[in-house]
Amino acid sequence: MKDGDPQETVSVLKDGLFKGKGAVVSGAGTGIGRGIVTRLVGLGMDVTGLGRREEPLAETAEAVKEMPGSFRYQSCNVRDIEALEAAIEEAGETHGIDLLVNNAGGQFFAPATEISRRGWDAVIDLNLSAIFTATKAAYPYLKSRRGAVVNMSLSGVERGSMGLAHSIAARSGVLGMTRSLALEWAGDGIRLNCLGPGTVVTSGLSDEAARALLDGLLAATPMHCETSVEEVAELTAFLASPAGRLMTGQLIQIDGGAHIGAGLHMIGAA
Ligand SMILES: CCC/C=C/C(=O)SCCNC(=O)CCNC(=O)[C@H](O)C(C)(C)COP(=O)([O-])OP(=O)([O-])OC[C@H]1O[C@@H](n2cnc3c(N)ncnc32)[C@H](O)[C@@H]1OP(=O)([O-])[O-]
Ligand SMILES: NC(=O)C1=CN([C@@H]2O[C@H](COP(=O)(O)OP(=O)(O)OC[C@H]3O[C@@H](n4cnc5c(N)ncnc54)[C@H](OP(=O)(O)O)[C@@H]3O)[C@@H](O)[C@H]2O)C=CC1
Repeated sequence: MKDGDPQETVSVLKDGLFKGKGAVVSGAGTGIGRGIVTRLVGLGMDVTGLGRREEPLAETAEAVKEMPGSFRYQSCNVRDIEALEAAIEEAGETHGIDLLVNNAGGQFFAPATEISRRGWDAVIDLNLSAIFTATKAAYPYLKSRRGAVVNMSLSGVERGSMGLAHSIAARSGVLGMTRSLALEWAGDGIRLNCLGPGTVVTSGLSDEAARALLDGLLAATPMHCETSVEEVAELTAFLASPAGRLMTGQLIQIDGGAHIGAGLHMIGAA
């Protein structure tokens, strides 16, 4: 997004859409998570943000304080099962859960031969098991509101990506879980989808060392463009809106065609 207010440029949803609705967003202090919170609160939602560090969460709170909805936050390591369950329950009791966005995640880039079992377990825990815990804990609240779940995945998750064996395995697991729960909970009116952003230049991918990597990712993207935080946020909000009523069990890739291109790889072939 180069011109004007980036959110303004991609905003298609109507003001006040989520008045009286509630959401939980993990990884809410930075990058994509902060962008999602900003859009949801802008549309009138009451949102609880989770993340380990309080400072970025407080910055998100500052950024949205004049907006129509509300934002509260809680420091929570999503890999701590009891803390995560308690945080979801507190949010559910405070404002209800019409939308759960499992966005917290991350990994390191390494060839499989350099991933130790502990490294593998850490990435699976953060990017798969924590999502199961959050989603299961949110179930009663989602059920009472006929709510939606959006799980942040990666572009190309179905084709594989060199340097990301652990993360792709976790996110493929999330896709399988998403489709299974979409079946199990369809009768409750709960919808679950995965979003696969392409390259989003957030703090995780913005330093000098990441520049060469970024150039390679953009070259491998048929539309040769980054995905903006605002585009991911608008699509997330759409999936929670009445217009997304029949959308469930899907992986929606918002990536300038990256998933049909040469592949987004974080290391070269051996
Ligand atoms: C297309 C776009 C792609 C996506 C972009 C983004 O996601 S942007 C967002 C990007 N931002 C982020 O992703 C940031 C968030 N990422 C993280 O916090 C970590 O990567 C984490 C998920 C592993 C955290 O787990 P934790 O706190 O439990 O970590 P820990 O320190 O305790 O280590 C556990 C094990 O992992 C091992 N290990 C670690 N690094 C490497 C390495 N480079 N190489 C090999 N191994 C590595 C470490 O050695 C240890 O194993 P050991 O030696 O005991 O056998
Ligand atoms: N940027 C990109 O190009 C792409 C990103 N994604 C995915 O989108 C999601 C957001 O990424 P992005 O905004 O770019 O990256 P960031 O690194 O900015 O965001 C990750 C967020 O997750 C939080 N987080 C990480 N670990 C934990 C934990 N154990 N408990 C609670 N919160 C945690 C972090 O907060 P804190 O450290 O304070 O806990 C941070 O706010 C991730 O799942 C990422 O893999 C997908 C495709 C492309």
